[in-house]
Amino acid sequence: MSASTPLLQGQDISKFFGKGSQRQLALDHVSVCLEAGSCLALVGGSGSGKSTLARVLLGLEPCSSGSVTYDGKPVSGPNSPGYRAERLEAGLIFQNPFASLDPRWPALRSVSEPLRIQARRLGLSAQDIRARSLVALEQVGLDPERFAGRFPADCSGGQAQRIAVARAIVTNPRLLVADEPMSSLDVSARLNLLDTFRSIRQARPDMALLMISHDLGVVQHMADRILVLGDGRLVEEGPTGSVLATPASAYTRSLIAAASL
Ligand SMILES: Nc1ncnc2c1ncn2[C@@H]1O[C@H](COP(=O)(O)OP(=O)(O)OP(=O)(O)O)[C@@H](O)[C@H]1O
Repeated sequence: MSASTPLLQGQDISKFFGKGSQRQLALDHVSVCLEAGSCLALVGGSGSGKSTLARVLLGLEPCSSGSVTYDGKPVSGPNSPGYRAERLEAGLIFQNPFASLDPRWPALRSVSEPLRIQARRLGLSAQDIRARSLVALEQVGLDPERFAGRFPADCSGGQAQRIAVARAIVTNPRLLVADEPMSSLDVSARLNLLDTFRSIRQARPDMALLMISHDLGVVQHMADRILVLGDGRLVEEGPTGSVLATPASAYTRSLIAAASL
């Protein structure tokens, strides 16, 4: 990848769901660009197309028209041979850690699973996997001695989400995608997780972060740029500070007013 090539780029993406009279436009000619080392937040009201855009960018969902490139190469659909390799490069974090973590597995097993899947390809021994997983737990602020053997049911929401973050970063991905990572947490757990994300970004300055969030307070503290979606259309896009301080559209102003920043 040359210095000027974005890590992830979507150009002129449209996406329809359904057929005939049920056909619905979920994304309408949206373009998006994510540079290595940067954090882009996708914001917008419910049903505005945030998750659909993220799924299309990850190659989890085909677009109806437009193109997506990762590292300058086309992102292919679920049936193509390149799909698996591309997905394995991204760490994914979801809204509810109790739904995304296997309740039967202690933290160390959950965190190590992505490495286990790739152990042969990466030439990792069981010892390597354990060591890297313990480091990932430490990086999210969980003492491995206390948490390695802990099951999700014995964790708070914030601790469980940090286990999910450790699992997402354990492969040292170039892209981290977080879909409403804080929305199931209370205020103090949110602040802790914000700190965790900050220290991960400092430790891994080349990693790009794509975040979907309703929460403009979180976005304000994490994102370098904001892309605002409304009804499947790109409403505005720009540096976080300027979009929040001087929003160009009434739609963005209403999102900010609702968030009472
Ligand atoms: N698999 C699907 N089949 C049909 N319609 C869908 C599908 N997925 C999403 N949609 C529709 O596409 C539009 C965008 O949905 P999407 O989930 O991307 O919005 P969102 O901004 O992520 O919403 P939320 O914040 O509520 O999660 C919505 O009208 C939704 O109903």
